[in-house]
Amino acid sequence: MPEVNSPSEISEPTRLLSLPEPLQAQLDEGTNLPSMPAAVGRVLAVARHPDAGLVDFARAIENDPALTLRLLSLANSAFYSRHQTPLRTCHEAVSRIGLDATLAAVMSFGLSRTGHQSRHLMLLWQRATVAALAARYLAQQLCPLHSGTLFTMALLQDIGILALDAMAPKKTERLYADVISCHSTLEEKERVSFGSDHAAVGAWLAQRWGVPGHLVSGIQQSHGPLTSIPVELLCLRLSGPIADAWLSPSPAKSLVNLMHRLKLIDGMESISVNQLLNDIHHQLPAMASLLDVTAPPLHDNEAMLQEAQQHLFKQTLTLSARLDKQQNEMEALRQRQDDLEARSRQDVLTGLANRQWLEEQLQQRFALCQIESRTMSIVFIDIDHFKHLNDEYGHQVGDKVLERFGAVLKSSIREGDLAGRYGGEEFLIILPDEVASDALAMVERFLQRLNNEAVIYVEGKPLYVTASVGIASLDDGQFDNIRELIDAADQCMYRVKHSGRSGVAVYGR
Ligand SMILES: Nc1nc2c(ncn2[C@@H]2O[C@H](COP(=O)(O)OP(=O)(O)OP(=O)(O)O)[C@@H](O)[C@H]2O)c(=O)[nH]1
Repeated sequence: MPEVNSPSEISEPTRLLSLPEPLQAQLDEGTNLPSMPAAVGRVLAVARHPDAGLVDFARAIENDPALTLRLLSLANSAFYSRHQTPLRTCHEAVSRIGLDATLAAVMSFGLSRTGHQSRHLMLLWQRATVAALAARYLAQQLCPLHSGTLFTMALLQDIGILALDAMAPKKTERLYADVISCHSTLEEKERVSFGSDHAAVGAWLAQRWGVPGHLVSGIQQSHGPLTSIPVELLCLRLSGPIADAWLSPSPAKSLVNLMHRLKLIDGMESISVNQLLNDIHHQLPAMASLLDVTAPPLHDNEAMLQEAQQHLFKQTLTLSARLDKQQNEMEALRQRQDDLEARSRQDVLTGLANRQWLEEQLQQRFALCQIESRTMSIVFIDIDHFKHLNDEYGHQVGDKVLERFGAVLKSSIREGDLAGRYGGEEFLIILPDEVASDALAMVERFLQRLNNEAVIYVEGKPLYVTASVGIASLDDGQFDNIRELIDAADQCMYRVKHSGRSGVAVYGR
């Protein structure tokens, strides 16, 4: 015997549902609320009974000949009958359809009699019909035991709109003007307008009608996020957006969005959109006619899917072009950032390290030497008689001399050493892991070059400069910080200045 399958994940509400005041009061007062015909009420009463069986259902339906006829039509429709022989009795019809789907059919017969006066109510019923078929298809693939229940839940998911519409027709006219394309934002608008949304109102209404608890709960949870939820709820929550895509004015485009969404959902990989659409396509006319719903449009699924694939392809192309552009922009930005950083470390005139960077690097090196018991030397260089040079040739020539001096200095050090301009005509070199004698050798080579090479030519005449140099090495003294080390090298440099310039002195010697 078919059973009313209640997915355990969609648990029943344990208490009587209530809505925020004054919405609750308004709905309580409302005489226009959609109601169920007496025969449907009787069927619901049977459904509420835990031991209700096929015979009880059939008996309740048989009391209403119109209901019986429609149920028989449904049971004999292509949707249910396939190749089976035509049925004649209500009992047989209930048996074929299953208790849950019988309940759905009976309720929707009752509800659809409340009329399709407005366009949005007609759209609403079309949405419900497509959604019910979609939920049933998804459930058949993913959780077949619950396909009947999910069909019913999907069919009834928007009944709250009927109640809100009946309660405040003027207010809802604009709100529900396009119930299909704006469905995802509908709840927020409803909460602003009524203090609650149609899922909550629908569950409240269903409970008032005496609809079985698991269906009430399904209506209550029918709208919401699609991730990290049980598969039964996923089938239900996906059914609405699928119906929206089907009924949208540009179904192919909406389908692309849907395909994107499906791809992101765990468990949906096995669902063929093509087969889903075909299933809806085949069942829709009969189901719409049985539920007394204005037939929703049918689509050429193949063409629609092809168009959707083209949209998808175009979107992917645009997306990857946008991504390329973004990557190029990021690269340019990174390059600019690197340039800016490098520039912030550089002396503008010579391109060597500036004083701040020199001191930062010296500090780091000094700390490393302390931790790892390593050594280093620094070299302090001051160009001789630079004021005189400036006075004789002018500042521009002075600048040119500084620039060229820096270039000669840079080409005189090893990789790993760091040369910088410490101030005016003063330069400093950091020589990691080198003792004073290594530094001395380097300085002597450098001073030799200054002796041999003109630093610049002024009006064709070579201009030579000399420099006074001081060297300090960590090995040669007790230095507590870099200041003391620099001062030591500076003092040596001054010793040279005082003893006639153009030469080098080493700290501690
Ligand atoms: N052209 C130019 N001159 C600079 C720059 N920075 C500092 N100076 C000049 O360098 C000169 C340094 O003069 P002093 O400190 O007296 O030293 P000096 O003339 O080299 O004499 P000694 O160091 O004793 O050999 C000053 O005249 C500064 O104006 C610069 O960026 N460009």
